[in-house]
Amino acid sequence: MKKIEHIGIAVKDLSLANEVYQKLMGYQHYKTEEVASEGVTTSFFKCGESKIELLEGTTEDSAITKFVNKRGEGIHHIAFAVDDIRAEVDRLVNEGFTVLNKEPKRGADNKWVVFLHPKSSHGVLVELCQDVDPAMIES
Ligand SMILES: CC[C@H](C(=O)O)C(=O)SCCNC(=O)CCNC(=O)[C@H](O)C(C)(C)COP(=O)(O)OP(=O)(O)OC[C@H]1O[C@@H](n2cnc3c(N)ncnc32)[C@H](O)[C@@H]1OP(=O)(O)O
Ligand SMILES: [Co+2]
Repeated sequence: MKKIEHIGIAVKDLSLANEVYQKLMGYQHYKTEEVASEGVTTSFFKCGESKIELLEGTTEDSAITKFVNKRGEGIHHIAFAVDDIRAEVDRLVNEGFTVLNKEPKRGADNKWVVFLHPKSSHGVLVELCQDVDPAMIES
């Protein structure tokens, strides 16, 4: 794992949370982005080499909506940056971790992402992120 790529925080109201986190961080988020496939809208604050990712669920069956309804707002996941997400998936499967999506899927902020089941990591939902090759990003 190269670094903590971001900490995901589930919130009920993204614009309200953006205002509070702007006060907390002392600067504005640098982007908001909807990830329809996940039923979320995200906003990102830089923090050193990592980020804070705020997430609001946009659909009833979104993982974020379910999380907030069941557990309230709060830290939702830890994302790690990796160089080779497929190699990491193979390594973690061999180590006995439960991978929720072996095929990387597109996440926010130009990433390929994979999630591990929280039961594999003592109750913490882990996300792996690999940068999408800039040449592959639609202009
Ligand atoms: C990809 C876009 C963006 C990005 O960074 O680019 C994102 O980060 S999107 C983030 C939202 N998407 C996901 O989280 C996808 C992966 N998550 C899932 O597949 C589910 O949320 C899953 C499988 C973790 C849980 O779903 P399930 O339907 O099983 O919900 P339950 O409430 O029944 O949970 C089962 C069990 O897991 C515990 N749980 C659930 N969520 C979390 C969590 N975030 N952290 C820790 N533990 C979690 C839950 O409490 C249940 O435990 P139990 O002991 O049985 O009560
Ligand atoms: Co995330």
